[in-house]
Amino acid sequence: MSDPLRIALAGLGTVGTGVIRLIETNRDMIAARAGRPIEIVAVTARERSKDRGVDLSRYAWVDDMQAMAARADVDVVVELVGGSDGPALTLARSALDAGKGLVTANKAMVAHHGLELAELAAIKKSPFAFEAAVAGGIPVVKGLREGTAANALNRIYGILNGTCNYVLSEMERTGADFDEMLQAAQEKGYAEADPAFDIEGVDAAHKLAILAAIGFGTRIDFDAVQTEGITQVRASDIAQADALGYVVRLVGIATLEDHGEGPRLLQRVRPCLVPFRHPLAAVTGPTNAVVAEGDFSGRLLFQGAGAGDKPTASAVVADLIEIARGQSGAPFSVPVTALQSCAAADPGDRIGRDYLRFTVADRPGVLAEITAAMRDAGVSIESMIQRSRDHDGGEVQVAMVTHEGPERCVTEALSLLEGSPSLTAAPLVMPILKD
Ligand SMILES: NC(=O)C1=CN([C@@H]2O[C@H](COP(=O)(O)OP(=O)(O)OC[C@H]3O[C@@H](n4cnc5c(N)ncnc54)[C@H](O)[C@@H]3O)[C@@H](O)[C@H]2O)C=CC1
Ligand SMILES: N[C@@H](CC=O)C(=O)O
Ligand code: NA
Repeated sequence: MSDPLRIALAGLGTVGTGVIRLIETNRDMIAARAGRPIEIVAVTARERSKDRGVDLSRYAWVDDMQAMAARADVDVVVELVGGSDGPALTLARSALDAGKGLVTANKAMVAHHGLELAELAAIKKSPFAFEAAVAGGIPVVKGLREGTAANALNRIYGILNGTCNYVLSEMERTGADFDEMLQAAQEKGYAEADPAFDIEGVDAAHKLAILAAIGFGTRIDFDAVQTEGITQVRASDIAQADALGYVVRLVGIATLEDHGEGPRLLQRVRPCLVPFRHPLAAVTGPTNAVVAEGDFSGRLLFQGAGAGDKPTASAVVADLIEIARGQSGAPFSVPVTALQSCAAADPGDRIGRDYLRFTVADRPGVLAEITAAMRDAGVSIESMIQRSRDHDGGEVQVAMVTHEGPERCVTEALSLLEGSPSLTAAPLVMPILKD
């Protein structure tokens, strides 16, 4: 058997310890499939003495994380520290600079600096891989880069954050409140170090920006992702959605359209109403699912565990096996220098249906005021629910679903209502996912 692929592991948290367990558990099988052993040479984390339930005695402990990149006995640095900048980015740059391969699960870093790192990797002819960064254990980076390579894709969308999906689907299943479910997701190791990245939609936006680049061959443009999280979603929205035939899911959607002015890219992460019959409605817990629509492949659904130690380690080690085989190609579907810049689409052009929830003062004339704003903005209402059991302290909740129309009309209706004393809280708008 050939020489081992020698790796240095930075970060020994949920994913890092998962990688150690996987490499130790499936050692012989991995070596057989990779054509050579994969050996951990050196490890680093913040605290050396912490009990992680894994035996680190066989590996060199490195106090200075940045020193890993300079080690002559290392072929690939595996960055599992996290954070878009800071020590993770410094390590990634210096590893590639030193001619090492780089494997990372760090979607924040790839979304912000993936192009720079890919350019450096190309110059150095070093492998750079990040399967674990998008949808954890689901091989969707590989799936889009290779499996759909012959297709023009025009829409990629899905459930990209395990924490939010766990919170929403558990609220739906148990009726428990948001904070309780978020804490459970944190305890299970799904959440980011700062869970605000999860619940505010930023983590899903990182992943969407990466997927769009791979699927469409466009430059990663994280700043163009319009992002809204799930913090405004109430248990009563979930109940109302259910009564109307929908579940609530945080969905990232990227579309590439050309209406004669050149291609326009729309990237959005928002809580959406998903019809019961749609495959994404059945996706619960920390599961992720990505739908890609190809002109020849048709609709493809990639589904599986999007977070957690084992599935994420599975994706990290898959990248290492590919590198050990010498098969790790460009990280995108085209060389990084061939990725196209693409202008952002106007979200107002979106034609669709929306769920709108208003929290209003319980007094005569309020409903008329809302429906007048809808009428004046050209929004047609399909159905409406006023929840009397939410009647509380002189407030009532009104939910409506619109007929299909341009999104700019809904935006206009909300701007007509802005500042109205009848509204006691900011309205919530959730698009209804199209089949
Ligand atoms: N937890 C999950 O399910 C998934 C996580 N990821 C990504 O994987 C990466 C790691 O995530 P987790 O393992 O969950 O994080 P974690 O917080 O459990 O572990 C981070 C590790 O990095 C170490 N570390 C942090 N700052 C350091 C520093 N300055 N110097 C040395 N060591 C430092 C910590 O000591 C810890 O061992 C992140 O980029 C995350 O976004 C990706 C997919 C799924
Ligand atoms: N915090 C992330 C972890 C995986 O990427 C999530 O909840 O999906
Ligand atoms: Na993946």
